[in-house]
This record gives sequence, C-alpha cells and structure tokens, in this order.
Amino acid sequence: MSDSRTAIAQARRTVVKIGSSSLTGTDGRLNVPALEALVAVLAERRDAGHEVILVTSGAIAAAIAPLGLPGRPRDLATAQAAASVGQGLLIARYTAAFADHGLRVGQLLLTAADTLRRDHYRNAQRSIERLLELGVVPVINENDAVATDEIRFGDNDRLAALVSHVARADALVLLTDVDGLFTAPPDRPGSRHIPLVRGPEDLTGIEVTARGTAVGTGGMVTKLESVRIATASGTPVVLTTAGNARAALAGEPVGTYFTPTGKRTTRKRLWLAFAAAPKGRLILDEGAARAVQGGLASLLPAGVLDVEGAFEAGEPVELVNPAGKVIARGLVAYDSADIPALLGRHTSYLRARLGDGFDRALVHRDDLVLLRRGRKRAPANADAPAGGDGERTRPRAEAGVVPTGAIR
Ligand SMILES: Nc1ncnc2c1ncn2[C@@H]1O[C@H](COP(=O)(O)OP(=O)(O)O)[C@@H](O)[C@H]1O
Ligand SMILES: N[C@@H](CCC(=O)OP(=O)(O)O)C(=O)O
Repeated sequence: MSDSRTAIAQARRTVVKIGSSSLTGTDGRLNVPALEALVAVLAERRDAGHEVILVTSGAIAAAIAPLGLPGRPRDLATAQAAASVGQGLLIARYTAAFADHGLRVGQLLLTAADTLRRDHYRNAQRSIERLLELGVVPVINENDAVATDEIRFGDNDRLAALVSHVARADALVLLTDVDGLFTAPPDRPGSRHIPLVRGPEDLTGIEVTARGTAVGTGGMVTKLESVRIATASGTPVVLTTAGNARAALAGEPVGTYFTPTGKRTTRKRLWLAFAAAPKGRLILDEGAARAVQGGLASLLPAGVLDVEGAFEAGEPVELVNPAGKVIARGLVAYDSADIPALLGRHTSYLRARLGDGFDRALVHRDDLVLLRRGRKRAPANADAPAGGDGERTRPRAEAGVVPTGAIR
C-alpha cells in the first residue's frame, strides 16, 4: 500500500472527477475553456500510456443560462429537465474537445441503481472495460433525467468513488474549486490547508460543510464520503483544483493526498459495503455477533433471534447485534418468509426436519462484509459458523471497510 504520490503518477487507470463548481463561469454558463483545459491534461495522460475515466458534473449547470433559469433548480422535475438539456451540450463539448486530441469519448449515464443492483453493476463494469479496450475515454455523469429523489446521488463525488470500484481504478482525482481539504471552510479566517490525510484519525476536529458552491452539490461532506469509499478499498485520492489537474496526476504535492486505509477487496464485497441497499435485517444473538465480527464466520440460523423486512434469497441484508448496531452486510440465502421457521434451530435439526437444502448458512461468509469489527480477534473456536454446529471455517482477512451509510 503506497503512502506517496507516486501511486497517482504511476496509476495505470485513473478516475478523474470534475465538479460543477469548476465547469461553470460566474455567469452560470458552462466554462468551455476550463473544460478544454482539462481535456488537454487528460489527453496528455492518455498519450503517456495511462487509462483515464472522466466523471463529469455540469449538465444542470450547463442548462441554467440556455433555459433562462434564475439559478440551480431546486425541484426535481426542473432539475431533470435541465439535466436533459445540459447533458447534450456537455457531451457535445467533450466530444469536440477530445476529438481535437484525436480521442473518442463514450458517454455513460448512471443512476444509483446501477451501483445498487448487481446485474446493473456488472453491465456498467463491462461497458467501461470495453470502452477502455477500444481506446475510448469513458465520460460519466449521473443520469439525472431519470433518477428519482429516493434513488439518486445528487452529487457526483460518491458516484466517482463507486466508478473507481466498478472500474478497479488505481487512483481517484477529485477536482473542485478549492485546493484540497482545509481545517474549516476555506473562507473562514484561520482555516488551514491540510496536505496529507492518512486515515479517519487525521480528520478529527476538521469542520466541513455540506453546502457546496452556488452550482455544486454536497460541498466537502460528499467529497469526504467519496474519499472514505475509495481509500477504504485501497484507492488513493487527490483532492485539488481543476487548475492543478496536471500537477496532481504527475504526483506533485498539490491539494490534499488521502492515503489508502484498506486493501483491495472483491467487487462483491465493495458492492455490499458501499452500494447495496439492504432489503431487511437479521438480528443476531451475542455469540453469533461476536463470531461474525471476529473472524467472518458464516451465519447459521441458530445464531439469529429475529428477521425484519421482506426480501428474496440473494438480496442484501444487514446483520445487527443485540444492541441494535449494524455489524455486517450480507447476501441472504433464504427468502424472508422462510426464515422464522429456521430461527434458533441447529443445522442438524433443520436437515433432519426439512431436508438437505435447509442445512446451509443463512449468510455464507463469502457473501458477507464486516462493517464493525469486534474489539479483539475472535478466540480460536470462533471461526466456526456463527450460531453453528456445522462445518468449520478458516478465519479470513477482511478489508476493514467502513460503510458510507445509505446512499441518497
Ligand atoms: N473543510 C473544508 N475544506 C475545503 N472546502 C470546504 C470545507 N468545507 C466546506 N468546503 C466547501 O466545499 C466546496 C466545494 O464543494 P462543491 O461546491 O460541492 O464542489 P464541486 O461542485 O466541485 O463538487 C468549496 O467551495 C468549499 O467552500
Ligand atoms: N449530475 C449533476 C451533478 C451534480 C453536481 O453538481 O455534483 P458536484 O459536482 O459533485 O457538486 C450535473 O451534471 O449537473
């Protein structure tokens, strides 16, 4: 795991996100010179043999002036209409700007559902992979025109982090209107620049606001969530201004560098930890909770006290300890309707009473991601299935990921 900027300079594949604040002039129109300057930097990066994926905001901002809107629309319907108009203008500009450097772009408009549902996630993954193989620069934005309030990011910061996962990027560069993280909003007297963040402990006492610029969304709060998603799974992040994009990609000390805090993990686990929308909850007894937290044991029905929600086998659920804290997420192996009859029962009993299909774990350890670690490692015998009398399992290393919470 690298704690130096060379990780950015040497990244084979980099996701670069540019925010609305950097693409919009004071008149509210799309800042075309800023867009072209970024494209020149990305084209250089491509020429140097690196892959780039661009996550770009600016669709709504681009439509403010053409539609004669007084400012960023607050209601969903107008925001959607503006995005529909603005996205066309935005991608036309990118297509022309990249063409000047002999490069083609491919547009991907994603909704939160594309990172929430595994089949959608895989589709996005396949498209990005193929575009890169074809030498195309993927240009990604949220599909604002169809995203509804319940299922949308709203900002592009978290989308960029999830795109980094989907694409297995080696680095994430967030470009905004401030040169990195400050101890408090930068216009506050006495606010100081922070060049390096090595983990959550370095963020103690930092004051960030969710209020973005007039055109941006989410402010620094969503940027730090984005950072948390990326760094927890091994992706280093630089946060800086659009004007510093070239220097940031070259590994120069601009903005704020966030070192990775966790290891790369499987896509399934990333999806489960950061993107999946849980469909229900399994309430674990003390022993099962400890075993799951200690060594990532499979969860058997004997260790479960209660089930909440309506879900089908294969859907994501939260695993909750007796104190009500969510400790893990997993893909459940049974429909919710079948689970009450299994609760508290040992596998041998279930196999004898209900047949062979009912001796499997409620959540298999391979389908589980730990969100909250136990205070210490589990004792030697806790690597058996949680709540279980079944097969013994090996304890496994876990990424130690921390979830972002529900995605808006
Ligand atoms: N601690 C902080 N450090 C740096 N910027 C901060 C902080 N807290 C709030 N901000 C604000 O976050 C804003 C950037 O967010 P936003 O407008 O959403 O940008 P973008 O459109 O690029 O995503 C900055 O203009 C800055 O005022
Ligand atoms: N998808 C929206 C982007 C929303 C937005 O402004 O996000 P951000 O640049 O992260 O503040 C658009 O294209 O207008």
